[in-house]
Formats: sequence, structure tokens, C-alpha cells
Amino acid sequence: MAPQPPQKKSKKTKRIREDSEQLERIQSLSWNPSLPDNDDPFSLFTGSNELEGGFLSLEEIDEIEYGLEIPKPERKSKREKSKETTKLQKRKRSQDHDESDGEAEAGSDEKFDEENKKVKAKKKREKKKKNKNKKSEENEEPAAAVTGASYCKDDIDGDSVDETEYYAWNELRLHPLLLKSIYRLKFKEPTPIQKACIPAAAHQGKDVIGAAETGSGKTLAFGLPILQRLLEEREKADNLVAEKEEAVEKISPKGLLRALIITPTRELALQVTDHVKEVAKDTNIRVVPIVGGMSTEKQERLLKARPEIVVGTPGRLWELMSGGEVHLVELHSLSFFVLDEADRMIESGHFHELQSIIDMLPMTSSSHEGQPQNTQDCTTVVSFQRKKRQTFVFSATLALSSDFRKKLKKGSMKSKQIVIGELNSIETLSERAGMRANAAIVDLTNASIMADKLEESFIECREEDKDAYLYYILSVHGQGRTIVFCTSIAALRHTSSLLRILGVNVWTLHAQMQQRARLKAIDRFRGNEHGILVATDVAARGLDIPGVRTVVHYQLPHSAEVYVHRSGRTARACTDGCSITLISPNDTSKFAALCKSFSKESFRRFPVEISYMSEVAKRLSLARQVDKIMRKDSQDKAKQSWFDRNAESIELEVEDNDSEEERVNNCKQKKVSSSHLKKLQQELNMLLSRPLQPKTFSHRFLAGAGVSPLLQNQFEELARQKLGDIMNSGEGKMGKLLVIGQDRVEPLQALRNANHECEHLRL
Ligand SMILES: Nc1ncnc2c1ncn2[C@@H]1O[C@H](COP(=O)(O)OP(=O)(O)OP(=O)(O)O)[C@@H](O)[C@H]1O
Repeated sequence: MAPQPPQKKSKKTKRIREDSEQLERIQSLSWNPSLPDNDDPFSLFTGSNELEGGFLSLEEIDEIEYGLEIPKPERKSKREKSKETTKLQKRKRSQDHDESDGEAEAGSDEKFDEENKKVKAKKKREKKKKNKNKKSEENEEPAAAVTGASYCKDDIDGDSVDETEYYAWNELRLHPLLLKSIYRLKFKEPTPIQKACIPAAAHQGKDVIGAAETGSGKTLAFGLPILQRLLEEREKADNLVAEKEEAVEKISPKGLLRALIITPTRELALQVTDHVKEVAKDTNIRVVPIVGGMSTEKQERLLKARPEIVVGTPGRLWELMSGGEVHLVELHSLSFFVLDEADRMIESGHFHELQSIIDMLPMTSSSHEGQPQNTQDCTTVVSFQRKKRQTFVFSATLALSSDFRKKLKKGSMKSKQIVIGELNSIETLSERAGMRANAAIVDLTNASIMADKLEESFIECREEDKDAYLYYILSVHGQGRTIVFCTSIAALRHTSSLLRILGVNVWTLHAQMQQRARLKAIDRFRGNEHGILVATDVAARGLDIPGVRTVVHYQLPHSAEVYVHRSGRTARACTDGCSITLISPNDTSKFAALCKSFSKESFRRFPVEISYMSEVAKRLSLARQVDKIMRKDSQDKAKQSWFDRNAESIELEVEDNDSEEERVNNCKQKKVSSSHLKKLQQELNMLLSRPLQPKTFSHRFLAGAGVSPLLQNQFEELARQKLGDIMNSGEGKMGKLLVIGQDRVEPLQALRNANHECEHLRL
């Protein structure tokens, strides 16, 4: 049964109309369009895409971590206030004249002259104010944090900033406070998706459907326009501050939800929150995450502070909305509705919640003006309509039909009667969310949709040899962070257990883990420069961990889309990276289909030094035996404790029916198995203490990859000692041990080194 939306309070239609008009005026800034006019259809992917999880039980997330800093209100001296009031009264007179002209002011000569006068007057006022400020500095708090007009670009957190390095941001005309954050984050230039989306979204007030490769900066492509508009509104409101409370409220309503960003997974919601918060650091605009697993009471407390931006997953958002959470149901001031990773949203199990949230949104003027919309049991009142809510729909693998594109271009969205029922495509989802005609479609996906600097490769092997090749990659080329993707949790458990027995330290991430454990795993992985994460596809989307150098597809994903997202965990934000797919004979046809969907004719074979493999096989064989014994042992223990527990719960006395002989045999077997385990472990440890050297290894020269940094240090120490002994004993040069060190080469480098001889798999 569909969840029940709460009833909303009604407001005066007149006030809403005034609000809308004010907002329209704010948005009428001129802009030089530079959007690509691309009519090519997106590549359409097929596949079942049975992703694991994404919506898990979270025990608790510390409020402190996502707490709100509630801004201190600005204090002004009495003199300052009365001075401002006079100024603003003067200003209002000229503005009244301005506003009576209605919406079509941009570009008119009158407006231009008026604006010029205003700018001159403002400069004069500012000059006066400056002098005044000098006298009354002690009585005031700096207003820069709110107005942004006077921060010092030369000093970001104590570092001086060379603005010329950031000139590429100038054309985007962002608010100084946002630029300050950009300088702090050292983002030298906007990424292409940001360059294309920000003018349309921030200055033209357009809806945007954005698609670009993974890691291309899509979060800020919608995050910056939201912050820009909120800051502009604030500034305008500040200018009117003493004039009339009501007018200020219309322009920049306080304490109301302005932007609702929906993501398919909790991790992504937390990540988007952090990212937007980081950029909004100096603005006092508040951003909070609302995700499942966090205690409802805590989230209600966060929402009581009335943040302007809420980022959440559909499940928890709807739970609070349907419970009548005031901040989430007063949506008449909502100016932005964002669907991040939109294509995943239509696949995920929280579809009904998303549908219900969308149905709660007041209708936008352009899509269904004048029609009340039935939302299951609740009627969204038309008087709540706000004209300019912007809808942003983003993904790396967005599939839009050419029909839909044409419809957007022609502006025929208006006439479409939306059938109330299942939303089964990005198109109906966007349309229903109020996507307006002439939305900007920013499609920066290339034919292969993969990041430019991603080098893709494969290793062909038997299914049972995948562990050996994975161990080879991690031990011979284990440099930089690596994510190993498995499709099933069973495979993940098997692989990670073997790797641990082989002394490779790995973290795991899958849907059956508690949310707290998941966040911990991500944190630890993030904190280790050479960390290894074995994960299911729950980590495939959106996870933004800098410095992931390699992605290994231990098992092929169910769809090409998931392959794109998995591979997109590396080569992010203009860096390079490498993906390696392990292909067994069973995978060949699936892999061929995958390549076809990216129009790839060939894939590069990852170079494997075969001489390592016999040693790898030896170690692996021992590790498998160890694993088998340990697994059986823990299964027996689990079985026994299950049996004991159940017997105890029904107060059953368990009799030992085994004969004396059987008991002795059992005991003997256990002893044998335990000593066998010990022997295997010793043997394995002995192998692991040696470098994984090729057969041609010379005992006089230690060289090549496969020597861990620790082992290499030990050898160097040994060589130094030996050299000292030789010197002291006065022996000749013979017998001296040389250590020829060589850092392990990371997979990308190995692939590049082997470029000239690298084979291709022809399909
Ligand atoms: N202009 C920029 N210059 C440099 N780095 C940037 C810029 N914008 C964003 N980034 C960084 O790039 C990384 C990827 O950004 P983001 O997570 O927004 O990518 P995305 O396109 O949403 O990826 P995905 O599709 O995988 O979710 C982040 O670490 C972000 O801080």
C-alpha cells in the first residue's frame, strides 16, 4: 500500500504570487549561452543490474559529525541600522519604479541606466560606510561571512592565492564566497560538466539534465548553482533588510527548505552533503543529510534547525515527510529538486517512496499550471505553486530517448498529461518532478562513457585461477589504492578470506554489513595510501575516494552500466587510473557484449610476468587448504553453538549419544586437523617470508618486483651488516650481497611500460 502523505497548510494565494514575481526578477540575469547542442541519443544500456543493497540498517551516525552550525545573527549598531533604513528607503523608491515594469527588464536600456545609477550610488554608500566602519569597528561583527562582499582573496586559511591561476572560473560569475571555497579547495578550473551546467542553471534559471563520466564533478555542477542562487537572494534581501520584513521574506525566505537533493544510497547522500558543505563553508547556508539508519529523533533535531538544503535517500525522507515533518512538507519555497544518480533511482527498491516524494512537490507553472494534482490520498494545493522551481537530473549513465530530447527542445512538455502510475523511466520521472520545457540537456558522455584517462585492460584466465591473478596483481603491482569488485557476497567472502590468509590486508564492503562497519571500512580504506577494498556493487556508484589507482573486476558485473560506475571509482577528477577485468571462458560472451556497448573493438591485455605464477600457485594452494580447514572448523563451531542455544531455549537436556570409540575418534581427528593446519600455516609463512621472485632469481642479487618495502629494508640492512663484517674481517670482495632495489610498479605503469608489446583481445 502506498504511504500516506500529510495534509498541508494553506497560504494566501496573493502572497505566493508576489513571491513568484520577486523570484523571477532575481533570475533575470543575462547570460551568454555556451551549452552544447547535442542531439545524439545517449547510449542505452540494458541488463538486470541487480545491485546489492544500498539501503542498509545503520545503527547510528554521530550528530556531531553532521551537526549544524547555526549562524549567529548579524548584530548592527543602532546608528548603522537607522543609516541603512534611510538608504534603503531611498533605494526602495527607485526599486518600486523598477519592479513595476514586471519581468521583462533584462537587457532594456532603461534598466541599464537604472542599474548604472544604482551601482554608482552603491559605491558611494560603500565608501561612506567604510569611513564609518573605521570609527565604529569595536561595536560590530564582520558582515563578510554573510554578504561576501569583502573577503580577502589574498588570504585563504593563511595561504595567499594567486587569482590568475583560477581565471577559468571568472566566466561563470560565481559569488565571491563560492570562489573563496574554490580557491581553498584548489580547484584550478571548472570541469567541463560544471562549465556547461553552471551558466544554464545558475544564471538562466534553467532545469538541467546532466550526464558526464564518473568523477567529473557533477556534484558541484548542481551544488554551485543552488548555492549561487541562495546567496544572490540573500544579498538582495540584505539590501532590503530594514525596508519591510515581508519583502525580505519573499525574496529569501528564512527557515524554509530551498533545495532537496535525492541520492540512491546513504553513502552517496553523506558524501554529497560533505561536498556541498565544503563549498558552502563561509556562507552560513546549512546542509544536512537525511538517511536511513540515523536515529529519527536526531534527524528531527537536525531539521528543527531549518536547514536550507537537505540531501537524503528516498526511504528515510518519505518516512519523515509522511509523518508530517514540518520542514520537509512545507515545500512551497522549494527552489531546487535534484535527482543524483537518477538512473539508479528508478531501479532501486525505494521507488514508491520516490514517487510519493515527487507527488508532494507543488506543481510548477510550466508543466501543469492550474491543475490540482492528486497524489494518492493527498491533494497538492495549487495555491502553493511556485513558478521557478528548478529540477536537476544527473547521472554518469543517463539514457534518454531521442523522443524525449525532442520534446524538451520543442517545449511540448506542457501539453503532456501525466498518467499517475508507475514511473519507469528517467523521462517520466523528470517530467513528473516538474522538469520544464527547454531544459538544458548537457550530455558530455563520449561514445565509451569512460573517463578519458582510464586505461582498461583484461586478463584471460580459468575461473579457478582468478584468485591467483588477483594475488599476483596485488602483490606484484600493489601500489596505490585498489578496489576489487565482486558481484556476489559469497565470492567477496571467499576472495577476501584467501587474501588475508596470504597476508594481504584487505577491507570489505557489502550490503550485509552494518552501516557503521561500512563507514568504518570506507574510512580506513580512505586513510591508507595503498589500501585494498574488496567490495560488491554497493560501492560501485558515487563513492568518491581520491587516489584510487586501480579497479579490478574480479567478477563481471550484471550490466554495462555497473561496469562504467565500478571503473569510475578510479581516474576521477582529471587523474589517471587503470581497470583490470578478469575474464574466464564463461565470461567471454558477456565481455564481448560489454565491449560492443561501448563501441570498443579491442581491449588491452594486462601484462603478466608468467615466471611469478608457479610461486603464486604454490602459495595459493596452501592458502586454500588453510581456508578449507578454518572454514570447516568455524562451521562446526557455529553448528554446535546453534544446537546448544536451541536446546537451551527449550530447556532440553542434551545427551551425548556418541560411543566412547566415536568420541576418541573425533578427538583424534580434531588433533590431526589442527596439527595439519599448523603445518600448512608454517609452510605458507615460510613462503610468504620470501620475495615472490621469478624463477631466474639469483641468490646474490635481489631484484625486481614482488619484494615488499619491508622485506627490501631488511635486505638492505642485512647487506650493510654483511658489508661491515667483510670490511672488518679484511676479506676480499667475493661473497658481498648486493641489493638492487626496485619499487613495485603500479598496474597503470605496468600497462604503459608494456604498451609496445601489449596484445589486444579482438572481438
Ligand atoms: N573543478 C574541479 N577541479 C578539481 N576537482 C574537482 C572539481 N570539481 C570537483 N572536483 C573533485 O572531483 C571529485 C569527483 O567529483 P564528484 O564526486 O562530484 O564526481 P561525479 O561526477 O559526481 O562522480 P560519480 O558519477 O562517480 O558520482 C571530487 O573529489 C571533487 O572534490
